[in-house]
Amino acid sequence: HEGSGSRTGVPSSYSQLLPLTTLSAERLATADLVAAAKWGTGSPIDDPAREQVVLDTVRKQAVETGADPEATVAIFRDQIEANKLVQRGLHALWTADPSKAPAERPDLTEVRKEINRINIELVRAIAGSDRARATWSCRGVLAVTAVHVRHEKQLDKLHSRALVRAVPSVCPVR
Ligand SMILES: C=C(O[C@@H]1C=C(C(=O)O)C=C[C@H]1O)C(=O)O
Repeated sequence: HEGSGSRTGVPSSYSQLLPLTTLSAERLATADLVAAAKWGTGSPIDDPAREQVVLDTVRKQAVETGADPEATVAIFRDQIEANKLVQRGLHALWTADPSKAPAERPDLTEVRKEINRINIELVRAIAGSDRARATWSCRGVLAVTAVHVRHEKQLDKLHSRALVRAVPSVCPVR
């Protein structure tokens, strides 16, 4: 793809939204590690205290980065729901077929550090997509980026469904 608008130097909506969708898929890939970290430990998939820390942190980062704080928090609520959708899907799969369950248990603290790194990148991508998100074509362009990322990352059904769940707040309802 031409990226930042070859002749005009103005970034296209596509090039503004693609990083957001790509980072959303990368954040969803961490759900596999979180699910494995919690599997067999009794730790619940839902951790409201951790979610509040994530939302408070990204709100602060949004203000620092020049992203719309309300939009940022709304987008992260979706990102969190999508992450839990993957975790629930995997736990259901592993319950039904324990031979598919992970043999290793990642350290949740380490996984959360990786999530924190992706979160700040996502806040930057939100700050950089102001114009594309305000455009009438936002939903259509966003859908095209999702198709691209699904193919590029060879996402399975569960992660493709979760990617759709991760991004609806990117385009404001009007
Ligand atoms: C990813 C986790 O699982 C859930 C999803 C979260 C997220 O997407 O940031 C946060 C807390 C949990 O409700 C986690 O516990 O870290």
